[in-house]
Amino acid sequence: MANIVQFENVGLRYDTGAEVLSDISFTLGTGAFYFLTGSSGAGKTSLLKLLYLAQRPSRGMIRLFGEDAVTLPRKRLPGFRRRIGVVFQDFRLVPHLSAFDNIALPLRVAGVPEAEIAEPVGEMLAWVGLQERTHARPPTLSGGEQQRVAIARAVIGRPEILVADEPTGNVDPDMAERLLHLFESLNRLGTTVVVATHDFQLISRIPRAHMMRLDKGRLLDPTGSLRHPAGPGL
Ligand SMILES: Nc1ncnc2c1ncn2[C@@H]1O[C@H](COP(=O)(O)OP(=O)(O)OP(=O)(O)O)[C@@H](O)[C@H]1O
Repeated sequence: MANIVQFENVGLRYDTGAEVLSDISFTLGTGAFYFLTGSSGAGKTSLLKLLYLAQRPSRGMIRLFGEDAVTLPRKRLPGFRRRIGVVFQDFRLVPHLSAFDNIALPLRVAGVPEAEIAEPVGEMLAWVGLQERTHARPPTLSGGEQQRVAIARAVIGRPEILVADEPTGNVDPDMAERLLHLFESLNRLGTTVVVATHDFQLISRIPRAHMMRLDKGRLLDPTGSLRHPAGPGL
């Protein structure tokens, strides 16, 4: 299995503060499924930001899709980012666009003809159980509904990598399982999936997933080796 992501001795500091990530080295295999865990403040969101190119590291090497992502010219960033679907912790939906139009955004940005948009967006709305809310704008949706729109938007373009930061934090256990199933389906189609979560119930649902664990800005399991059964030792 080729590696789609490689981090080597990566460090990150914000402005002049202390490093929030140190000596981060790992590889992600193309088409594999990863969970990223760690207590609050351990650096999960920061690591994901490096992964989806919202942040450059202060030191170290990052390769994405076989290319050096640290020295990537600015004009190539949008092309790289389109290959990565992101579910942000705070959703980041466009407030004046309907649920439909938020989900359609990645397709429109990629230049998919308008005639080919309604069907996949409709299917995705059905998948996340939001057909009734097709025309609703984000401020009128509940937290869980917004989260589902954010997930649908992240996966609709069949990204090569899907990065999700606490993607089931606002939904009930049934919906969490359904969304995880969506990630799994996408993963089975070849997308490399990275999910940051505190939810060990969710983790136990995907036995073939690899575990990555952060503690105070350091990766405890740099190999991302297959995890042991769910339990305190995770
Ligand atoms: N933009 C920023 N500027 C300065 N410090 C930041 C910034 N973002 C995060 N930090 C700091 O970096 C550290 C790691 O934060 P991060 O959000 O990556 O952790 P996390 O594991 O995702 O936490 P949580 O589970 O609470 O979301 C924290 O000490 C945080 O205060």
